[in-house]
Amino acid sequence: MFRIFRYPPGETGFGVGEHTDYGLLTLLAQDQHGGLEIRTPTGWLSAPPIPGALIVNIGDMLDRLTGGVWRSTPHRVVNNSGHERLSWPLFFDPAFDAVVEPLPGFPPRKRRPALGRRQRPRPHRHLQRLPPRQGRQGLPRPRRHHDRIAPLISS
Ligand SMILES: O=C(O)CCC(=O)C(=O)O
Ligand SMILES: [Fe+2]
Repeated sequence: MFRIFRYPPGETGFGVGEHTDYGLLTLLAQDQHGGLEIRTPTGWLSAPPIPGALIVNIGDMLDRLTGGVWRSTPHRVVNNSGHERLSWPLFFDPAFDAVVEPLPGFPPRKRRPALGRRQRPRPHRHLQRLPPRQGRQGLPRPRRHHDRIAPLISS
């Protein structure tokens, strides 16, 4: 699945909150404004744009295929550049009904602890149902990862 994301300028907070990608691999191109951050065992690391380079994110399914030897990378985006930011992720995901088990030669179970501070599994945001425009009793709906960025195309 290929998507284009637009992060408006002047946003406070995270354009995309901390998450891991669901699939096998994500190839990510980002424009010159930066904002992508990667969680490492020693803290958040910024992944500034390098002209001509793509970011490769390991997703949860590759983590699982390798028994946790290759870890899915927690990451987030904060666009405090003052400019509109564009990014172009290409997600390589298995079919939703694919059975994904560790490959021969890899540990049968995922090793713990995880890099991130996820304590319980969450459905991937692409699989979560979109919330209603307005919350119950007219309360504003809670902010979600991709609320404030507009997918320009998605195929
Ligand atoms: O916009 C970005 O740089 C990253 C987006 C992202 O992490 C995602 O869509 O999974
Ligand atoms: Fe991501």
